[in-house]
Amino acid sequence: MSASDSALIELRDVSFGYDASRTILSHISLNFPRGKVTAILGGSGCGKTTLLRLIGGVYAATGGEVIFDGERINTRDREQLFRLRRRLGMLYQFGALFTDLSVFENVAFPLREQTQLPEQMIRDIVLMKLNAVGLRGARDLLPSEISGGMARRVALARAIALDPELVMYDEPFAGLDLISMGVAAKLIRTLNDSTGATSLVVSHDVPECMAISDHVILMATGGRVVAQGTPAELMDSTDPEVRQFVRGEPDGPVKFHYPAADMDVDFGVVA
Ligand SMILES: Nc1ncnc2c1ncn2[C@@H]1O[C@H](COP(=O)(O)OP(=O)(O)OP(=O)(O)O)[C@@H](O)[C@H]1O
Repeated sequence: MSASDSALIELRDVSFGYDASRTILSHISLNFPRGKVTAILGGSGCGKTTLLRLIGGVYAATGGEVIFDGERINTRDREQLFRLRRRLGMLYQFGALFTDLSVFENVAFPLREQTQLPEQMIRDIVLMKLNAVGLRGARDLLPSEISGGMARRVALARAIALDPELVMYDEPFAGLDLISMGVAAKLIRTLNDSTGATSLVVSHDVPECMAISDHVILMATGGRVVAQGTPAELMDSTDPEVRQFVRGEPDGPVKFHYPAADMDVDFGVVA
């Protein structure tokens, strides 16, 4: 297998807990293919963001290995972390722009922080990235002067400012209206294809992820991988847990009712 066919990120039997009393991820093995868009879907709290943190080297796996382009991530190796993070772009939940910096300066920020490029080149790169997200004309506005959907696109331009090989998106559609959601989704796909980057999208928005992903991983509470495959494979799955999630059915293996005493006990109905 050539390097270009192999996975950019590999998780080998990874387990993790923020403290010893509770396991968040349990023996997960996954591959994230190079140059593809992979969506990690799953309900709130199942450990999706945690997974991104392990890949970014923010936390160390308590068991197993996280491999980035053939290199095992060692969170104690600061030189390695610095080097790997240069190859990684991150779009955080809700974008998180610097409110006192213009759109232009927000995108320029990583370039100023992490490179020694001359001002003219920074300007060209920023305008190119803003153009890619359709906001070259909004360069002088402040975050308070643009819509939520536009802010998300600025954050996207910032995430790709350094031409990362891996872009991780944490809930890129949260809080957006349907049109902005569609725009953001299409942009993730277009940017992935035009830059040749590998993209990981963490979300619970099923239709958007199905529309733009090559590969979908479905996680459940307890950090378990329920299923993975192409969007079509997951949509056609007959597994009740997968069906419930991808079709948004209110009841199924994941119960609507929290476990409770029988109705007649609580309501005092005597047979
Ligand atoms: N820094 C932390 N310290 C301790 N526990 C944490 C920390 N971050 C997250 N958790 C817990 O870990 C579990 C998984 O959280 P995580 O944010 O990874 O889930 P998620 O699937 O991304 O959820 P959401 O979709 O709601 O963002 C949750 O129970 C959460 O409370």
